[in-house]
Amino acid sequence: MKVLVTGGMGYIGSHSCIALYEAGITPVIFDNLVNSSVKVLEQLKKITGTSIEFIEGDVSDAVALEQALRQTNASAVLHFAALKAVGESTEQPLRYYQNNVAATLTLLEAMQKVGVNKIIFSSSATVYGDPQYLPFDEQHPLRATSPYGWSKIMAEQVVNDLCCAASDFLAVSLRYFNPVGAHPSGLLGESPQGTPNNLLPFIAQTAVGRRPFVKVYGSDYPTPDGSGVRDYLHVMDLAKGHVAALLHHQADKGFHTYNLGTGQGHSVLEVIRAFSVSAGKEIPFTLAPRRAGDVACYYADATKANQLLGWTAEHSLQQMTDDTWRWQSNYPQGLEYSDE
Ligand SMILES: NC(=O)c1ccc[n+]([C@@H]2O[C@H](COP(=O)([O-])OP(=O)(O)OC[C@H]3O[C@@H](n4cnc5c(N)ncnc54)[C@H](O)[C@@H]3O)[C@@H](O)[C@H]2O)c1
Ligand SMILES: O=c1ccn([C@@H]2O[C@H](COP(=O)(O)OP(=O)(O)O[C@H]3O[C@H](CO)[C@@H](O)[C@H](O)[C@H]3O)[C@@H](O)[C@H]2O)c(=O)[nH]1
Repeated sequence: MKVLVTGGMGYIGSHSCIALYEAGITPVIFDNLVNSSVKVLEQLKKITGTSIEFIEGDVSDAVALEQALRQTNASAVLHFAALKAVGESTEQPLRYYQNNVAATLTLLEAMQKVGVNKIIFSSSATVYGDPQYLPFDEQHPLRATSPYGWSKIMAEQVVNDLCCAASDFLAVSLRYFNPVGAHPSGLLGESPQGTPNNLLPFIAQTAVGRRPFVKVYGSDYPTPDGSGVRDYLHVMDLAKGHVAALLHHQADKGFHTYNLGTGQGHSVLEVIRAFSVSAGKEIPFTLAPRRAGDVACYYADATKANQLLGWTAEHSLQQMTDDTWRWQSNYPQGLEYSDE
C-alpha cells in the first residue's frame, strides 16, 4: 500500500512515516517546507535504511496535488500539512483559514478527481475548547478558542459533509492531545523555528543551554500543584495510531473521529521534574502569570481508539522526556542549524 503524506517533513508526519514504513506501508511525502527542513529525509534514511520519496509542493496547488496522487498511485492520504501556532493564528487568521481549511478543500477535490477516497486527518484536542466535563470523549461539544482551533473544527466539518455526500468516501479524524518526545534513535525530533511556543521544546532548549529558564505559565490553577495539566503522548505512539486507523478502516465508509492520548494528565511541574531526571541536571524555572487562552486541565478519554483501533499509548512520561533529551542533546540547534 502506498500513501501520500502531506506535511510529512514536519514533526508528527516524519515520525509517522517511520511507523508506516515499519508496518509495510510506503509513504510518499508531499510538503512545501514552510515549517520543516529537507534534512529530515537524511534522518529518515538513517533510521529506516531506505530513501523515502519526497515531492516538494503546496497543498493549495491543485495541479501539483493531482499529479502527485496520480504519479504515486496512492490509495490514501494522511493529511498532516497545516500551520499550528495558536498565537500566530489570532494575528493572521486568514492565513490559517487559507492554509488549514481552503487547502484541505483543494486536497479533497484533487482526491475526488483522481479517485482516492480515503483520508486520515490531523485534528486536535483543541476542538473541544474549555472543558464542560473531563476526560474529553469524542462526543464532547466542539468549540474552539482560536482561529487555529476553528480551522480544525471547520476542516473536520468539511470532511464530514463530504462523507455524507459521497457514499464511497472514508475519513478518519484523529484528535491529538499533546504530542511530545522524539524517535528513540535520537536522530529525529521536533525542531521548532524561533522561540518555541510549546512546553517540551522550551524545556529541552533550556536544558541544553539555549534559554536561561522555563516560565511556568500559571501556578494558581485548581490542579494538585497549581500548574497546568495536559495529556502528553509520545510521538511514536501517535505515529502508530495513524497506522492503526489506516489498517482498521479498510472497507467501511463515512466519517470517524478518535481521541489519541494516554488518558492521563501531567502538570507542567511534573514534566520539568521528569526532564531533570532525563537530563541529569536541574532545569531552571520561574513561576509566571497564566498564559492568555490556556485552560487549567484536560486529558483524553481514548477508550474508543483502544477498543476499535486496538491502539494504546505505551510510553511513560519519563520515556517521553528521555527521548526528547537524547534528540536535543544530539542536535542542540535542531536539524536546520546542525553541522551534521
Ligand atoms: N504538534 C502538536 O502539538 C499538534 C497537536 C494537535 C494537532 N496537530 C496537527 O498535526 C499536524 C502536524 O503537526 P506538526 O506538529 O507535525 O507540525 P509541523 O509544522 O512540524 O508539520 C507540518 C508540516 O506541514 C508542512 N506544511 C504546512 N502547510 C503546508 C502546505 N500548504 N502545503 C504543504 N505542506 C505544508 C510544513 O512544512 C511542515 O513540514 C498539523 O495538522 C497540526 O495542526 C499538532
Ligand atoms: O513555556 C511554556 C510553555 C507552555 N507552558 C504550559 O504547558 C502546558 C502545555 O502547553 P503547550 O505545550 O503550549 O500545549 P497546549 O497549549 O496544551 O497546546 C498544544 O496542544 C494542543 C492539543 O492538545 C494543540 O492543539 C496545540 O496546537 C498545541 O500547541 C500549558 O499548561 C502551558 O501553559 C508553560 O508553562 N511554559
